[in-house]
Amino acid sequence: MTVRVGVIGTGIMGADHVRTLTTSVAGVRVSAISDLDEQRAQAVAVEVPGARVLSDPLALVHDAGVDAVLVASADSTHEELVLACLEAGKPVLCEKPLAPTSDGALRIVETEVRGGRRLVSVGFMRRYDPGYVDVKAGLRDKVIGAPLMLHCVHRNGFSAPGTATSGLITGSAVHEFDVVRWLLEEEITRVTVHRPRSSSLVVGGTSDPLFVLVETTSGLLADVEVFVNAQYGYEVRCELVGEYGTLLLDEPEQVRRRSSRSRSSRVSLDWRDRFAEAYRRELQDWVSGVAAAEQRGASAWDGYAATVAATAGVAALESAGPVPVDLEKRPDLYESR
Ligand SMILES: NC(=O)c1ccc[n+]([C@@H]2O[C@H](COP(=O)([O-])OP(=O)(O)OC[C@H]3O[C@@H](n4cnc5c(N)ncnc54)[C@H](O)[C@@H]3O)[C@@H](O)[C@H]2O)c1
Ligand SMILES: O[C@H]1[C@H](O)[C@@H](O)[C@H](O)[C@@H](O)[C@H]1O
Repeated sequence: MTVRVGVIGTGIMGADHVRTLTTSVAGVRVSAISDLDEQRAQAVAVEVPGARVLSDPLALVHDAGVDAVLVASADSTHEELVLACLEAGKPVLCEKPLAPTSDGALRIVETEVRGGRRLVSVGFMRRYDPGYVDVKAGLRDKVIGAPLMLHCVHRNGFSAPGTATSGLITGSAVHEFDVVRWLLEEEITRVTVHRPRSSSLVVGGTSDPLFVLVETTSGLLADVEVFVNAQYGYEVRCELVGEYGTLLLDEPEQVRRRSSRSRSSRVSLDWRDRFAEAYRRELQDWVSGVAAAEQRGASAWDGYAATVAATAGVAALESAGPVPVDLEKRPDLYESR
């Protein structure tokens, strides 16, 4: 079966996903493309034989030539588009965040539960990154014994113009919230955010970097540095500390150059560069899951839980102490991870 995918949003991420789907994923065809900026949609569509451009994203969702939908439009559009996919009974892979607010994400969960079938996947691609997968395997194999602490580093070279301080939590730290839940298989209970001295290179009153402390059900602690104007490049790292040792995820292995009495290696430009293989595996698994009528990857519940943690993180920006993360009871539909 060839899955016919409709893509909504062909900005940086959507265009990258279209390229990956058409060049590196089996069993799929991009059949329709929609973007508010029609020229942008056209520019992407000309590279994809047979892809139609539809100006109305909701028409794309209901189009008979679309079996499944990939949502890569602005965060504020995710809830409406995912709900439309559920209404149409079509599988959807929605880029993170599932919705900008906890209430919006919960509405998606409740609608999916009413339908009785898991159709929603959320683009937390780190679950497919070979490095993160190795860390999880190491933890499962008990090579470091019981986990105690997780140290995370999340750096972008530059943030998009106008990024507010809350954007560091909702746009960037939200990946770390998902990693904590997925890796440790525990829920997040509290989030605290500290604002270290801000970089003088950051304009407009945004606090950057942030230092985020995450607590989980069993008392594990994760610290997360989020620094989205680190200048030198894009870097994501983590180290899981256990009773007998640690699992350190650094930049992927690459050639280390020695010349002129110095050693050097390349730093990623951005997430597309660092996580290219994770996106490819995520998209392949999603497409294979659609063909097998199975939901794969992060679920709507995972998207909801990460959004609730991010909402607590945003509240924690204004509070001196930790902010609790209160989740609704997990519906039976999401019992298997
Ligand atoms: N998983 C990841 O690592 C990752 C990385 C980057 C971005 N993202 C997420 O992907 C999404 C897109 O991010 P981006 O960096 O490509 O942004 P972008 O601004 O480059 O692109 C967004 C596109 O969506 C279009 N759009 C906005 N509203 C629309 C609507 N109602 N219907 C159709 N098109 C609409 C815009 O015209 C634009 O072309 C965001 O939700 C972002 O958080 C995820
Ligand atoms: O939107 C991007 C994207 O989600 C990346 O994966 C993340 O590392 C960046 O910090 C964020 O700005």
